[in-house]
Amino acid sequence: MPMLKEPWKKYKPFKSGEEKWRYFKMLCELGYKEIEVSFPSASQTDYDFTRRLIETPGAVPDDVFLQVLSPCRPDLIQRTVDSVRGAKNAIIHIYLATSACFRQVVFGYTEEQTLELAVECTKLVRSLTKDDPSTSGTNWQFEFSPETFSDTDPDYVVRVCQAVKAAWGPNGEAGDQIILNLPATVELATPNVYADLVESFCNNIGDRNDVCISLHPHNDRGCGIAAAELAQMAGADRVEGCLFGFVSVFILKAHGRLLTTNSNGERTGNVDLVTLALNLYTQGVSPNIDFSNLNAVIDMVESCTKIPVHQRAPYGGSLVCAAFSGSHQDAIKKGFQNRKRLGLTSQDPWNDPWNGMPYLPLDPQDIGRNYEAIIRVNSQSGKGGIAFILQAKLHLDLPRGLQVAFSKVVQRRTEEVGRELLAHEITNLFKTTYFLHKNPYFSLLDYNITPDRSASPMLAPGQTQDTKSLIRIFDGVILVNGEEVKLRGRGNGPLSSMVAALKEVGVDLDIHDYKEHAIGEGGNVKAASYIECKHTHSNQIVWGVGIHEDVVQSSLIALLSAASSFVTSRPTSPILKPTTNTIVQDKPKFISILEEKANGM
Ligand SMILES: CC(=O)SCCNC(=O)CCNC(=O)[C@H](O)C(C)(C)COP(=O)(O)OP(=O)(O)OC[C@H]1O[C@@H](n2cnc3c(N)ncnc32)[C@H](O)[C@@H]1OP(=O)(O)O
Ligand SMILES: CC(C)C(=O)C(=O)O
Repeated sequence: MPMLKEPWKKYKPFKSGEEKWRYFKMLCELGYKEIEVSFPSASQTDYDFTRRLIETPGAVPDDVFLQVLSPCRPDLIQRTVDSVRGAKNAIIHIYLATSACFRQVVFGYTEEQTLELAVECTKLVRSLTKDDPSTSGTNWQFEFSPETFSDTDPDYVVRVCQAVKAAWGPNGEAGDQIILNLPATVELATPNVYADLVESFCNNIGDRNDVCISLHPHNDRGCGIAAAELAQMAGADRVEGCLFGFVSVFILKAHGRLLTTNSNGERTGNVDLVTLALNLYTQGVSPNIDFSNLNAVIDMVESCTKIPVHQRAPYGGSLVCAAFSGSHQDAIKKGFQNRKRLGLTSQDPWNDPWNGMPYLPLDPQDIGRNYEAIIRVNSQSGKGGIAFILQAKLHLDLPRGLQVAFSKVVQRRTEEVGRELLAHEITNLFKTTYFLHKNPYFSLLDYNITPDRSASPMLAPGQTQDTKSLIRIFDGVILVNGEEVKLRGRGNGPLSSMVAALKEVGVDLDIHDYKEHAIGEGGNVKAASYIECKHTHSNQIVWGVGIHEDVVQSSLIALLSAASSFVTSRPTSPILKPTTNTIVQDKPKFISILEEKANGM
């Protein structure tokens, strides 16, 4: 992506209520239960959006809380509460900075003045909500944020929150604890320091069961996730954050309660809820949030914010499920092959979510990613990754020697083109290299394999009637460089008789290795054959590949593919001189052409 000259010009809040509407719906579908939808006192648009949610039947699921945010200013609190009148579930969230810096620099308040303002505003919220019988149809919750918590004297912040808690009064029905939200408004220190402050707060706030302790980490030092995770271990119950750290503020409670604001632009953003949730997932803990189609979430986030999710963003980045380096690809390929065999897989994903898979922290399919995208091939790649692609795309299980040989072909091509080769380019290169599309040198037109009855088969020492070698005759018509040529050879099987026939046109190969396997099953099954040959005189090794419904034909095609590989690897060698006992009557044109080539004409 080209660097933007003035990137901030691209970064916009939600363009329209429609985008925010769609976004809200997506959050509900993902499973978030507390969604901070607006700062209603800031603009008519935010206010109207909140009203629309409440007034549209069915827009807000019954178990979702709409959270709205306000500073500790009575006029703004009044408007904020008005915006959620009639909601089934609502959280009024007010905030006030408590640090010495903010008290002195921004507000000019003493410690006591700040505490009194927080208490006064809490009482105002209470009088407008749970103490007002006309609003009894709403299930009210209250949240207070001592903004700049992590820069505030720990004893003082506990004192403010205890006073706020007392002002809010006793909890109502079970579960409606007061939410005390502890923002690292700016991330100022290492994450363990934030976690220590949270732990100390949990230990000192009192009546711990009546309080929901919430985290609100930012990411100024790049430690938002670590801060959130350590602080949860230190005792917190709930986390506020955003998808990919930007867009909106969401709140994730331990059992999947969440929330969002419309804010799009706090420096490095809030803690990333995608990473947080999927970090839990990879530990075998369900976050109760459904990221099984993460790409759709990314599309929505990017289209609403115009901020691209970075290619290396944890879990969501486009390169995260991709491996370019050879040793990684090899290990991943072996993981796919061996996990099952070694009994490392489990029917119960929560017992054993993704055991025995090197390098991949989770199954890419769990977040809607494709296995085929995992292995990407450039000049850093080795045989394992290439074999993985051929297996995935063409269902070919290449023998190790062929993997090595073909990886050299791919390596040369990646260096020539100076970039990654895409999967379809690799499969095409394979088909061209081994003449699977078309074989211009040797192509089998017709053949017959018959037993040689000219003499009784002799039993060699150690052979039985069952294991004795029967002599076979290959009679075939092969299109050689465009010319039809009749060839005949004798051997103890179809392949060796064709090897003998090829000698008649100067192709002098010995079969070194042979492997075949089925592709597919049922009526559509095909045979894939792989042949490694050694040239009798030069000792050069070549590979051939054949695919055909008929297993014998597949092996013969593989042999012709190997013969052709030999021709293309040594185009100037006079390899195709007919011998005296050839069955071919006329010297075919292809021989003349190759001879001319060999003679440098
Ligand atoms: C911590 C966070 O990031 S929360 C998200 C913050 N988001 C936003 O601020 C976006 C929405 N905000 C707005 O639209 C506006 O700032 C409004 C509507 C809240 C206020 O607008 P204005 O009245 O014009 O005030 P303005 O924005 O210029 O300045 C903020 C004022 O609120 C005061 N203030 C700031 N935070 C708080 C707070 N938590 N509680 C009480 N007063 C506060 C400031 O001291 C300042 O007061 P002053 O006018 O007496 O100097
Ligand atoms: C309002 C509070 C929670 C906030 O956004 C912050 O401190 O970052």
